[in-house]
Amino acid sequence: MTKIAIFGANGRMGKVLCEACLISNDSELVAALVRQEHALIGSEVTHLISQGKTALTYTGESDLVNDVDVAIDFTLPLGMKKHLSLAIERKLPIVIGTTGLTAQDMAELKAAAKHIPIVFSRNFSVGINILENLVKVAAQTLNEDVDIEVFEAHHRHKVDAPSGTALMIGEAIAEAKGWEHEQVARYDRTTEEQAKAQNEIGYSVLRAGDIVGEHTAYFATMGERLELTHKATSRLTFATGAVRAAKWLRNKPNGLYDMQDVLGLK
Ligand SMILES: NC(=O)C1=CN([C@@H]2O[C@H](COP(=O)(O)OP(=O)(O)OC[C@H]3O[C@@H](n4cnc5c(N)ncnc54)[C@H](OP(=O)(O)O)[C@@H]3O)[C@@H](O)[C@H]2O)C=CC1
Ligand SMILES: O=C(O)C1=N[C@H](C(=O)O)C[C@H](O)C1
Repeated sequence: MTKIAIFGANGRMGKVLCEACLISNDSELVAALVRQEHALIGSEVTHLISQGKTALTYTGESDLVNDVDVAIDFTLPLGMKKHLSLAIERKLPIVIGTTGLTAQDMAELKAAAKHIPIVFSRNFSVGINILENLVKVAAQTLNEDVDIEVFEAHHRHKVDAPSGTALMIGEAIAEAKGWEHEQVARYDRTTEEQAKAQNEIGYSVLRAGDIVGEHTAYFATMGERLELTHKATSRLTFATGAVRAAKWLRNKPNGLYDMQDVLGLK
């Protein structure tokens, strides 16, 4: 039985993560953590989630109980950094799904992994992790003159763009091509009048309604076009993946792992 604490338990993903812990047979939700002084502290977790039975109440994040095996964080970069420090203080393995991290945040994550085991992934669905490998094959196999673009669509509340997953896909393509991602990434076509360059990965973003998460990598050349698409239709897909990662991470040595390690896809 893996005892799990969820940071940001009142968020869109936080609620579904609590649900995923309750549904899973061999995990136990032992702490649903919210910001210190949050109005929800003391109220029952079942107020916010649709499945599972628990007598658990929300607690402040600094009151993290000792009897926890793994923590999970899907919050925002500032919250993630605070939660990472708490995890280091308590020598607690942590699964992180927060996106919108800067290069500096990533460097801090790598440094933290010297002290505790961490799984970080910008997408915990199995499908996207398979797609990450498929785009590498496409990038290596298609003709040199192929045009590459990444499109993503998400719900109206999402704050970071392009999504972490879109960047993960673009970075995988760049790696397969032997390109430096930041030199070939094109985020905005409105500021310069310029045709598409050969060594370029263009990103486009849509924000609308309740779209859970859709990603397409386009590989287009003269006479053919390959489109590799993934559509998530439920947040439970990500949450189930994160709980799977938490169970896998328990008792692992310190280090920075990703969902490809968890799934044995490397
Ligand atoms: N890797 C993956 O597979 C996936 C990653 N994500 C990522 O997860 C993250 C959360 O998404 P979502 O649930 O939709 O977002 P929400 O806005 O619904 O939830 C954010 C949560 O983070 C908490 N939070 C924000 N800032 C802080 C802080 N400084 N200290 C403590 N808590 C904080 C919020 O608490 P409060 O309400 O008090 O502000 C809230 O509980 C995003 O980065 C998203 O991209 C989402 C889906 C899948
Ligand atoms: O914010 C979201 O909702 C999602 N965020 C992740 C991302 O930025 O890629 C993963 C997923 O697509 C949903």
